[in-house]
Amino acid sequence: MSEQTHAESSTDTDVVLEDTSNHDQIAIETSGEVGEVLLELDHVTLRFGGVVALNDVNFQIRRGEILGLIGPNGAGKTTAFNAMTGVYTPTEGAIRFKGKEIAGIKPHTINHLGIARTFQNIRLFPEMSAMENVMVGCDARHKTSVVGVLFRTYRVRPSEEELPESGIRRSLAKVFGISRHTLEERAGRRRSMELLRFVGIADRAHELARNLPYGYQRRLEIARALATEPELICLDEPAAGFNPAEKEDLMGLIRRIRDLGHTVLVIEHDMKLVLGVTDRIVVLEFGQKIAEGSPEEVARNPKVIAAYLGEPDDAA
Ligand SMILES: Nc1ncnc2c1ncn2[C@@H]1O[C@H](COP(=O)(O)OP(=O)(O)OP(=O)(O)O)[C@@H](O)[C@H]1O
Repeated sequence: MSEQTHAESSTDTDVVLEDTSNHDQIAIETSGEVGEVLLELDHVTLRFGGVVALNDVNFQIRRGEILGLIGPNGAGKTTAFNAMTGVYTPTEGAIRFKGKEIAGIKPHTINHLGIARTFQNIRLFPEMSAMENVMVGCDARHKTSVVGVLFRTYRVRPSEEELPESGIRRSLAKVFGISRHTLEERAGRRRSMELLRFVGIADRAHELARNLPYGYQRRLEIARALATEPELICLDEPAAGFNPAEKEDLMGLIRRIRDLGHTVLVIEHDMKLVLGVTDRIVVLEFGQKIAEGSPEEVARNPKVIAAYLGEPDDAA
């Protein structure tokens, strides 16, 4: 879908981004130091038959940063995303996440290791509510097995806050414990609602995803990705189709996502947004890295300017 079509479909979105003051429930625990290498592409080449989509590409994503991946159409940005998230296996080279080789590993395993993504073309479960879409993400983190869910076999002693407020259920829970699945499900519900609030769409939590306005769907995708508690979240053109006010809100949201403890990688054509929100930028052209640096360095790099002069629509 073109940017124009997105824009038309988002005019009636009426999106309100709320900020919640207490993010304890959705902040993530990270194991490493801010600034250390989190993900690394090491001489990655990826060919599709005769097309070299990535040609000997090297770059690193550091923990705690917002990294922009930019380049004209066909530069290889989405292919790089797909290689990092297990959709494609590089023809040559290595991709390491927290020092572990992940090239060729299945997408759901990579997600479990701590990388989540959103898609250029929104991919939600249209017949599920917004809340349920996010709960699917939370479920991916649960420990209970299918047998445990069916028979509620694994029971745990609940904390005071987890006990039902009063009555026989409270007494029974004290004696027999509560199934871990039940506790996980309740925690998942609370967390999902908090995430919907965080991205600013809690007012329509119980509506089917397919009935949500475009701007809400885009934010719902982000909430669902965050629900898997990723250390690295990759956003593929999150501002596509947004009007200037929505883009401004999105920049705030991206910063707040980083403040929760996530590292953020963003592919985006909107240069104002990329220059305004990122700490560093990597530029690809024809599958090769042509520049890397701070937004200021990249913006005055002659190779980058030349690449974008060839693509006036994207440089806007
Ligand atoms: N599955 C595929 N099979 C064959 N060629 C592909 C495939 N995916 C991507 N390509 C080619 O690889 C090159 C890089 O494409 P890619 O989609 O990664 O670029 P991009 O920078 O994300 O572009 P855009 O900004 O338009 O989304 C292009 O020449 C594209 O046609």
